[in-house]
Amino acid sequence: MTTSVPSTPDSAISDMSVNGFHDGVEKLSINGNGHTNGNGHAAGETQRRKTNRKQSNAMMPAFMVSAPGKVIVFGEHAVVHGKAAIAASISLRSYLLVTTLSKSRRTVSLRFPDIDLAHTWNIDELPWDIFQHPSKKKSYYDLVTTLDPDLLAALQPHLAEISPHKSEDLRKIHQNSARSFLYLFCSLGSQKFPGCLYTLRSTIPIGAGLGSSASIAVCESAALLLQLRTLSGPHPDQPPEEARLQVERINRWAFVAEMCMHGNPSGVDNTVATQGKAVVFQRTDYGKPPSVRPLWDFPELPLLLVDTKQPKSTAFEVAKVAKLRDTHPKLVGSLLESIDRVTRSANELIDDDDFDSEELESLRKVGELMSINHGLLVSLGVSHPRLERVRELVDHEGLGWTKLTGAGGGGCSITLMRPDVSREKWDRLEQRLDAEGYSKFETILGGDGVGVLWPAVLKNGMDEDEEGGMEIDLENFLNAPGNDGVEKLVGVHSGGAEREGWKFWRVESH
Ligand SMILES: Nc1ncnc2c1ncn2[C@@H]1O[C@H](COP(=O)(O)OP(=O)(O)OP(=O)(O)O)[C@@H](O)[C@H]1O
Ligand SMILES: C[C@@](O)(CCO)CC(=O)[O-]
Repeated sequence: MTTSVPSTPDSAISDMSVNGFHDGVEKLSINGNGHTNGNGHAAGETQRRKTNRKQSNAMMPAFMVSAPGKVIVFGEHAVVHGKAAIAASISLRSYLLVTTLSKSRRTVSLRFPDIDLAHTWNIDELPWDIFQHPSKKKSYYDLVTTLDPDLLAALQPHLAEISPHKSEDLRKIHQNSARSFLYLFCSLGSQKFPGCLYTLRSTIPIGAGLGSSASIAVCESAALLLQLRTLSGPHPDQPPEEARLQVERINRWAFVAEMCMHGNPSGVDNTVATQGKAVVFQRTDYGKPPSVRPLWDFPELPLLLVDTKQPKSTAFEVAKVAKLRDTHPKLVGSLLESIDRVTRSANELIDDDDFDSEELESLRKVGELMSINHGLLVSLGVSHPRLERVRELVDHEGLGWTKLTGAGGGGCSITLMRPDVSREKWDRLEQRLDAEGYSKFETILGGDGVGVLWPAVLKNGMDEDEEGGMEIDLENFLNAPGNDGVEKLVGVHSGGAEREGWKFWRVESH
């Protein structure tokens, strides 16, 4: 099964309206080699008869999108205030299964079991009149850099009805997730949108500083733009320029979802989750797109990622730094300036031809910059005793260099590991961390960004049909046991290699 996402040449969709399915575009369908066929329909039908798969909708098979989490290696918080940050994607990911319902079912549902959220809205009751008003209407290619208070207010009654019997804290989390989704759904969709079910599972710990919310924002944005047929690709022979444009659109709308979640995000998290790999990111003017410089040759740094299991809120930590800056503008301004210098020094160091990620002296220099960055974040008030404890344990044994990553206030730390430390010492650290309720992750930095599995069919080496593929069944997806179960069932990687079926926009030109 080699089917992939239908491609619509960019020129053909550039004047398409997002609000409502475009007649011509709705006829697109999929043929065997992943390309849209001119008359669309006939080849799609033939393909379906041949594979004899059950289709949830004549035009739209169930499909899946996935996006990674991230670590910020340098520059968190300062990046909110216009400074540079270096961030890299990690191998933990979110997976969103999109199932189109039969024509008679006019509902849109979220099933987010990781946070125990299940909610259904009637599509016809959503506030289309406000979202579709000419003064509010947005196109899929627009750059939206602020949220519209009228649109947020129009969503409020549809959020108020969510999870009435859950605790107040959990309801807030549910409402936050639902607000992000509905804002995108109502901005990009229309009353004509087909009934759909969005089922999400993520292997990224929530609220741990690893960009869980951004990865979901990217999945939602990509899913909706794909449903609108406004994305061409991903397909293997797509020119990098075209792929870049698609990725940019996904990222723009993911940023809108992040704004719903956080209030004042810099956009670094959603950018890495969309693009993958590693980037130097800077947003000096919030009215314009950020500057994003990919670091294609980002070194494989030996990092230990530790989760304090201390919940935190990014919105809260970001607001705390803003308040400190208002109170002490000069002092905090110079701390942010210093973080910027640390980030730029790290960038120069890593870019240098002499940098060797297997050599102690190179690692020491990066490590020292990480320690300085952490110290500055402590001064900004965003560390936490549980984070300081990790640093203390690592420093005491001389194991490496530690900093918090992401928003802080809990969440995760990263330690650049010295290569000359004995196994016994690492074992001792692991036992200590274990005993004190920390968990550690092993992750590879710099993997793929947003990916698509279209249709949701995979070769898993189990339960395969005569075509050698298996449709991802909703119940199997929901019931896959833990992170390992999700990875085994749908993961973009199987045994380290990229899994056949998943496709990624390739933006590199070299
Ligand atoms: N698996 C998930 N299912 C549903 N919603 C989720 C999931 N993961 C994250 N979220 C949403 O994202 C919110 C967490 O966002 P938050 O920014 O506080 O943490 P983070 O993105 O993990 O960390 P950081 O922004 O510091 O990298 C949750 O409260 C929830 O609304
Ligand atoms: C704390 C912060 O800099 C990183 C969160 O991962 C916030 C942001 O950039 O939006």
